Amino acid sequence: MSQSTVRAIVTDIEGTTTDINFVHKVLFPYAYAKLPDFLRQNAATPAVTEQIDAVRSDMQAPEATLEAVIATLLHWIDTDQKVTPLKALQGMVWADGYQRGDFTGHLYADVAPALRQWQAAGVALYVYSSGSVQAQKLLFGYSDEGDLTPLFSGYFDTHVGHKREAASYQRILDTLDLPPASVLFLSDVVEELDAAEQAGMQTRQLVREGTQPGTHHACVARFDELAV
Ligand SMILES: CSCCC(=O)C(=O)COP(=O)(O)O
Ligand SMILES: [Mg+2]
Repeated sequence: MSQSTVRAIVTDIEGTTTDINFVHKVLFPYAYAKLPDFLRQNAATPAVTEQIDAVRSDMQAPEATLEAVIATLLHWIDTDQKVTPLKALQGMVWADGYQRGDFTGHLYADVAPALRQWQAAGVALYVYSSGSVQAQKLLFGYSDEGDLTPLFSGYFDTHVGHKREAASYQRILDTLDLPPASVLFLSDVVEELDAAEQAGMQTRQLVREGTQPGTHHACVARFDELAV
C-alpha cells in the first residue's frame, strides 16, 4: 500500500473508529429505552410508518400490532440483529440523544487526526456501517472531536447489502467508480475484510483492545500506523 495506490478509504465504525462499548453500552441501551414511546408517539409520521411497515414485512406478519412490532424491535436490539428498519429507527431515536447532549459519538484518539490528514492529502473518505446513514452522520457530526462530517465524501449502510457479502462492496465500488485496488477498507471484523477483498479492495484489520487479530489481513492497532 502506498500513497499513490490509495484513492479512497472506506471505514467501518464499531471496533474501528469507535469503541464497541460505546455502541453496545450507550447507543443500544438508549434505543432500547426510548424506542417504545417514540413509536407510540410517532407511528403516524410517514417516515416512521414506512419503517414500521418494513418491520411487519420482515416479521412476515402484515397485521402485527404496534406492540408486537415494538417487542420484535427490542428482541432485535437484544440480539444485535442488523435489520435495516431497526437501524433506521435507531438513528431517529439517537438524533434526540445527540441533540440533547446526552452523549457524543466516541472516536479513538488517533481517528480524527488521521482522517483530517488523509482528506488533506486528497484521499476520499467514506463510511460503511450497519448503522443507518443518519446514525453515521450523527456519530461523526456530534463526535468527541466535534463535527467531522465535512471530511467525508459519502456514507453506505445496509441498503447496499450486508457487510459480510462481497456484493455489497461491489456496489460501493460501482458508486465510487474507482479501480477496486485503489480503495482501502478498514474494519475489525475478518469476515467483512474477506468480503471486501473478494470485491478487489485493499484491506487492513484494526486490532483495537479486545479485538482478536486474524491471520490473513495485515493488522494495525491505530489509524496513524497506516501509511496512506
Ligand atoms: C452508526 S453508529 C451505530 C452502529 C450500529 O448501529 C451497528 O450496528 C454497528 O454496526 P457496524 O457495522 O459498524 O459494526
Ligand atoms: Mg466493526
